[in-house]
Amino acid sequence: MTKVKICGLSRPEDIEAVNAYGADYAGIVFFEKSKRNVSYEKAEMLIKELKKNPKIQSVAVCVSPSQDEVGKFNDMGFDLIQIHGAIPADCQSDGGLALWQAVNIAGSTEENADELFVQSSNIRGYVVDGAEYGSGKTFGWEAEEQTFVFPEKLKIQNRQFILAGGLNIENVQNGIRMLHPDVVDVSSGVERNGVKDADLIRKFISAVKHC
Ligand SMILES: O=C(O)c1ccccc1N[C@@H]1O[C@H](COP(=O)(O)O)[C@@H](O)[C@H]1O
Repeated sequence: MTKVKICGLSRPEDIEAVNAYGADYAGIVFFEKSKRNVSYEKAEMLIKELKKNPKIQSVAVCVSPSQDEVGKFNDMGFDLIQIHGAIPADCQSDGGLALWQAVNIAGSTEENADELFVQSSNIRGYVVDGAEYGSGKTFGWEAEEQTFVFPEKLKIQNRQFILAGGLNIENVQNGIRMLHPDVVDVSSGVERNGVKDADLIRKFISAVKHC
C-alpha cells in the first residue's frame, strides 16, 4: 500500500492531525526562505510529540545543508533526512545516516535521469518533486503525452520512490495509478490560509488508503 508523508508541520495541532489520521512520515522544514521553516527549539518540541507515535517516521527537510547541520538533525532524533540541492560529500557513505535525496525537476528529464540520482547506499529513497520546493506545483506527470521511466529505474535499485510536488486530494489517486510511488508526499495541498488543515490531511490520507 502507498505510504503518506505530510510535510511542513509547524504546530502541535499538525502533529495531532498526522497522528489521528495515520500518516506514515511527518516532515519538518529547515529552510530559512520557507514560510514553513521552524527553529531548532520548536522542532525539538514537535519531534518529542512525534516520537510518542512509533508508527510515524520523522523527516528533517533541508536544502544543501552543511555536514554539521545534517549531524544536528541526526542528534535531534530524526529518522530520515530529506536533502534538496547538494548532499555533503561526507554524508554519502555506506552505513551513513539514512537519507532521502530530493530531486526537483520540471517536465521530462529522462535523458539525464541517471545523473540526477546520487548513488550511495545510505540513500534510502528519492523524492521526485516539482521544479520549486514546496510550491504546490507538479513536475508535469499528469500530462498525457508524458511518460516517465525513472520510477522503474528507482525500483530496480531497491530504493523508495517518493512522489512529491503539487499533490492534493483531487490528483493523488491519479498519481498513484500512473506512477506507482512507494510514498506520496504533500505540503501545500493540505493547507488552507497558509497553515495545515486537519480535514484536508484526513481526506488526503483517506484518498491514498482507498486507492
Ligand atoms: O515546503 C517547503 O517550503 C520546502 C522548503 C524547502 C525544501 C522543501 C520544501 N518542501 C517540500 O516540497 C515537496 C512538495 O511540496 P508541495 O506539496 O508541492 O507543497 C515536499 O517534499 C516538501 O517536503
